[in-house]
Amino acid sequence: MSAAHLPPAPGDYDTSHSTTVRKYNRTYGLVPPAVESLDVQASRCLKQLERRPQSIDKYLYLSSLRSTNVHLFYRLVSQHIKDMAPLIYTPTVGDGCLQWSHNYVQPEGLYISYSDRGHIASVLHNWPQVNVEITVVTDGSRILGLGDLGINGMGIPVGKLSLYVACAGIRPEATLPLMLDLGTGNKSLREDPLYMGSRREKVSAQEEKEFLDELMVALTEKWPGIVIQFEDFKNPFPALETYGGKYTCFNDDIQGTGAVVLAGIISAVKRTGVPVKDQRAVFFGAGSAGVGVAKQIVEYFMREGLTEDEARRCFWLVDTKGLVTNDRGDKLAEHKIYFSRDDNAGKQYKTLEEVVDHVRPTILMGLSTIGGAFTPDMLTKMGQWNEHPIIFPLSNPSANSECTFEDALKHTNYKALFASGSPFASIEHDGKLETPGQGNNMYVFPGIGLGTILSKATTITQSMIYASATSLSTSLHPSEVSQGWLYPELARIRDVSVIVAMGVIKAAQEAGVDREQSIKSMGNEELEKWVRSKMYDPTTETQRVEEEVQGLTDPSKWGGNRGSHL
Ligand SMILES: NC(=O)C1=CN([C@@H]2O[C@H](COP(=O)(O)OP(=O)(O)OC[C@H]3O[C@@H](n4cnc5c(N)ncnc54)[C@H](OP(=O)(O)O)[C@@H]3O)[C@@H](O)[C@H]2O)C=CC1
Ligand SMILES: CC(=O)C(=O)O
Ligand SMILES: [Mg+2]
Repeated sequence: MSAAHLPPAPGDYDTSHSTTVRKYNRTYGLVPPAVESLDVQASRCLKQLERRPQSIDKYLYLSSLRSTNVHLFYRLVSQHIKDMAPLIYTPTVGDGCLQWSHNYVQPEGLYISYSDRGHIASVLHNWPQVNVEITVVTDGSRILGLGDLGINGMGIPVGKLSLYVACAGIRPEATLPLMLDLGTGNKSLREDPLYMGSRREKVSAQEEKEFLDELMVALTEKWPGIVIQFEDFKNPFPALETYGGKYTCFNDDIQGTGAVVLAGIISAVKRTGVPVKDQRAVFFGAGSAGVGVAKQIVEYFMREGLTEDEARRCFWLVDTKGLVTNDRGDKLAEHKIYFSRDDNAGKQYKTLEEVVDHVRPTILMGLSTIGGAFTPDMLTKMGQWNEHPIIFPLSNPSANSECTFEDALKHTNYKALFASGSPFASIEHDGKLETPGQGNNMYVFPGIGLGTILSKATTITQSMIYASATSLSTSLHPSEVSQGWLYPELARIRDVSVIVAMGVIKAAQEAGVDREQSIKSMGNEELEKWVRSKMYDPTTETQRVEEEVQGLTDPSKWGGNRGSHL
């Protein structure tokens, strides 16, 4: 709701507002006269979506709705999250990014270019919102499994923050989608006349580091306590190392993905009945997500009784050169060294197929960006070797998934415990509906952000990330567990985010990084009520604004008729 002296804000054009509110907001006459129920508004939006057969057109319609009628957008998304998430997030956001500069209509976030260095603070001052609590920042250099998309990657911060609002009740105006325009290694983009970023080669790692140093200071000076989520950087390890213990920040691809996959693995490992010491995990992909996930699972295996060395040795990581080994002959990137094998007796395994045959894994994890990499032959063997093979093709968007749900089931005789990064449809088999899990960090990052904001944590500790995973793994209803699900029903995501946020808050308190004194002594029930009371709820927003305006326009409360403009 805008103050009386300000021009109307996007939320003010909501047709659910009463005449009184419209007059107060000065939108009276600017929107059609009918005062509409939330259901009528939603049914119009659903009809508009139905009329658009292509997902990308639905994505564009929803983007424009978010810009012009923000609360209606979030009502629609929250109430239909299962249908809307694939449109505003993966897989459709992948096309949204690929076509970003071609489809551009309206500003949806903040762009800061390399040429702005030295003046980053003044660019931040142009952001129209005063109280920003969270930002998702990317340089666009590894967008999903689609490679370097430069500033076209803006769809990712926009999409992730939309999920923060819809799934965890962060207020829309407290979110900042942030794109760092640091050049792109993508030549075809640089040559595209419609590309809207700087047409320069990507800056060097050192130049990017200096830029990020300035950005981190500027962000926290302008919005003290802001939560900073790093997303889809090609090599995000140095930034996490540098800023992790110093700022309230985390890396979603390393830590958020690690947590969400750990939650699924905890449930899956229990289902297999195979003790953790006998688990053998082949990871296709040894990048930020691969290594991040493997490290989280190492911590779980250690909590289950293995030594660190025993836990580490349960993992075989595969990259473009094959199995990561000490004697492969290339200089290993720093982040791969921890998992590098020394038990290969001088033999190098060049392909995933060779590694799978060599290891005979219980777990096959895909974080490689390579669609279809889990071949029918590999899946068949996984089914032969294991009573319940764990198969997680996690690369996004859908076309980059290492296998489909149908293939994983079909080739393992319907025994696979499955989760993918992007959604797949359920499949009917033998009169039973088989439902795939979605191992996507969207199940944890909203709760990590909410818990961090509410506890006013100064940093995001490893224990907070781990707590997000264990909280998620305990959030399944008994009916979901009995159906063999690894993740809870997406429609319950707001409740799940509350559970995750509470776990994060308690871990922050245990680590002593929290600053919110008023909740320190709260028990579970009281804390849950408090967390819920802090969440933005688009379905009660109309009523909240109504009451606020009533309060402002009621002369007995205010002492004047300031709200009436007619
Ligand atoms: N489900 C989820 O929630 C998430 C999914 N992801 C997905 O995971 C994927 C990877 O992300 P991320 O780890 O950040 O990306 P990175 O670029 O950091 O890592 C990709 C890894 O895959 C390897 N790789 C790429 N191509 C091949 C190939 N042809 N053969 C063998 N290995 C290959 C790379 O090898 P090399 O090191 O030699 O270059 C690298 O180790 C993306 O598709 C992303 O969408 C990411 C985060 C969350
Ligand atoms: C989901 C996500 O963060 C990714 O694919 O990069
Ligand atoms: Mg990501």
